[in-house]
Amino acid sequence: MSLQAATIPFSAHFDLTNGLSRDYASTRRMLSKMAGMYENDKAFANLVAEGDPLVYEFYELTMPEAPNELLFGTSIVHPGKVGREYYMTKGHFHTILDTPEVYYCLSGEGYMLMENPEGEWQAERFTPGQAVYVPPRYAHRSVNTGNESLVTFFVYRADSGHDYGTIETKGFRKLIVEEKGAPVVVDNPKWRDGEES
Ligand SMILES: O=P(O)(O)OC[C@H]1O[C@](O)(CO)[C@@H](O)[C@@H]1O
Ligand SMILES: [Fe+2]
Repeated sequence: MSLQAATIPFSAHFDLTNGLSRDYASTRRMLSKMAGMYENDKAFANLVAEGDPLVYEFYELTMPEAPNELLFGTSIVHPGKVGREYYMTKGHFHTILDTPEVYYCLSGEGYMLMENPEGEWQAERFTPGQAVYVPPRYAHRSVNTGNESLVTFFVYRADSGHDYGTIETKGFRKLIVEEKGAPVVVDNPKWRDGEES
């Protein structure tokens, strides 16, 4: 990709507690946009029928999708569960797989769940003040295990792109669910290797 003309300097506001910006409108993902991603399809269908809750929202700045630019913003995962599984983002690989991302937790608590195509995975804890590095090649999904919104600030190379298809087809290898009042990482019964049709 060729380099594009440089952007001009600018600044943007993001609230330290709720993550919202007075400068931009957020992109909102309702639960119905995550069909098949949660373990419990019945609990999912009931919640969608009862009002289709807002699960998460984030800011997508309009930047040149060029390797010499950075994209940044906040991601806000609201508190809640589908069955025993905590609210989470869809998660994605980057289209340019070899690109990393940094997240910094501003408020709330939860985990960044990560896995690479080789099958290595890791869940890193989010608490306010904690930064998480998502290495190149790792799909990443934010999971809110607390009672307040999980607010993170993220930065990644602007041409990285979002590959949602792989996660929509295969799922993540692991889930984070509540057991005896605490979050635990368990195998995802819906995960499939994707080799078969
Ligand atoms: O892309 P997902 O998995 O729906 O999650 C959205 C979050 O991921 C990002 O794409 C950053 O990786 C943000 O735009 C947003 O916070
Ligand atoms: Fe990303």
